[in-house]
Amino acid sequence: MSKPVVAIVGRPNVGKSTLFNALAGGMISIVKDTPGVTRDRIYADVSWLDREFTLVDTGGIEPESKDIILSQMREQAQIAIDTADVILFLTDVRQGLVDADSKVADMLRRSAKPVLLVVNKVDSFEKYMPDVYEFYNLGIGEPLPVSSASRLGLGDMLDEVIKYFPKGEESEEEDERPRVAIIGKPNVGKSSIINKLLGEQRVIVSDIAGTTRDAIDTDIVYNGKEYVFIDTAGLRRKSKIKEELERYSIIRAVSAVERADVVLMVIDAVEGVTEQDAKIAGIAHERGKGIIIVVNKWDAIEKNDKTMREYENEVRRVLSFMPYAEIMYVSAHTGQRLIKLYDMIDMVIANQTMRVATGVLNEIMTEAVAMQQPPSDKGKRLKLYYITQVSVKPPTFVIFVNDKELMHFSYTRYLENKIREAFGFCGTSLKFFIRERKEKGR
Ligand SMILES: Nc1nc2c(ncn2[C@@H]2O[C@H](COP(=O)(O)OP(=O)(O)OP(=O)(O)O)[C@@H](O)[C@H]2O)c(=O)[nH]1
Ligand SMILES: Nc1nc2c(ncn2[C@@H]2O[C@H](COP(=O)(O)OP(=O)(O)OP(=O)(O)O)[C@@H](O)[C@H]2O)c(=O)[nH]1
Repeated sequence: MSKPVVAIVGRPNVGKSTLFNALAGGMISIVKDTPGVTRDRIYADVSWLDREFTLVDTGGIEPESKDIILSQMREQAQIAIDTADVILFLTDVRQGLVDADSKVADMLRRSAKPVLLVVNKVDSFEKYMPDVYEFYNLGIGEPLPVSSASRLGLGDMLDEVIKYFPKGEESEEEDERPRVAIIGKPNVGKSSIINKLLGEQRVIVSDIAGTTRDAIDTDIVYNGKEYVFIDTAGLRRKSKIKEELERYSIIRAVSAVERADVVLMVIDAVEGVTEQDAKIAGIAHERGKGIIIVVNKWDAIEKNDKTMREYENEVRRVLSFMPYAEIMYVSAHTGQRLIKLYDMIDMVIANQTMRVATGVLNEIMTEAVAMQQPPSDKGKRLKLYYITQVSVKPPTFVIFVNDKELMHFSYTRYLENKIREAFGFCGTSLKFFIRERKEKGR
């Protein structure tokens, strides 16, 4: 099920990072083999009561002048409007209301998105509440007082946030159409791919990075089957600041990935694969989505008989955390191999939702254990009792063992490889949970 996205918008220094950290706290998922993704804290998984959501911080750059602050806030707000399900508009009771707050509030009010007005740095309700009432003037509803630094009022705020989430049953679950997100750095050809698939120029394409407009979903029928493409190309802004553009492209990707079943991770063949590609791909990997690596602009590079192999090696090296993903070499310009994407998408979705019978899994495990002895420590050897698949999207397995501590990452990886040898599961990550059980499992 897709997770709602909650975005924090606010002027510099109102406490966005502090709020972000307070909410994300220990919940930030740390996936050690995914580079960069969790380091720069642009987004994090948060859960409150029984609801989970993805929190994004749209801000981060220190602007020099007032004009820049306002224009930058507008950009942030626009990003939030485009990508988030709920927007937290953060203000600062110590600084009080400023002009930029009102302008941004107007903009948020005109959007159809739910906005919560959060007033930060209310470290003492008694002392600051009178000042909080001033924020009613923004005309975007009741101000919610919080202190991010001392974690006051956050629970009440979160209660309000989750009220706006779709109820479990109302979500997109019933929509059977495959949802495909096209993600990647600016200018790699995301819109061009959609356009070519669509067979007509409906999205504006340009040579300048970040020129396509809002994210739009495009329905495409192929072979009598309907696919929904989630286009993340649209950075409205033409930012000159590289870091900012990268931040926004990551926020875009997060929001698109949440809504997708399968992700096309587009890489520019001319530029080659970079660390920024790894960061973006990591988002899809972390979230357990189906993934296809699409090397685009294949028409534009000079090739000999070794080129594809060299590319493959380089992609595998930089994206080493997702060896399960297939690589496709395409051209949005000539249309080369684009049609094959559909079969690949179908296959990846099938793999994401594949269930393996418990009996078969246990046969594989027994055989694997016989071939390679499980690790031991201080005279105690790991025993594996039982394995079963508990869910799909991504396929998730639980392994019951005598002692969790003995289950090395490398042994789990070994079992994963055995399962993949038997069933492929191409295009999807697999998740494993290790549980302890007292002797005599089966
Ligand atoms: N008293 C008080 N100070 C706070 C609170 N939350 C944040 N601050 C302080 O406000 C300052 C700015 O906090 P940040 O979280 O860096 O603000 P930001 O909005 O992320 O700032 P930018 O990165 O510039 O956009 C820091 O000195 C924080 O310690 C709070 O609840 N109470
Ligand atoms: N040679 C070649 N150029 C391509 C191909 N696909 C896209 N381009 C060019 O690459 C540039 C960027 O293409 P877009 O489709 O706008 O890229 P995007 O990823 O949507 O870009 P943003 O909107 O900035 O995120 C344009 O100049 C395209 O003409 C391709 O297959 N081959």
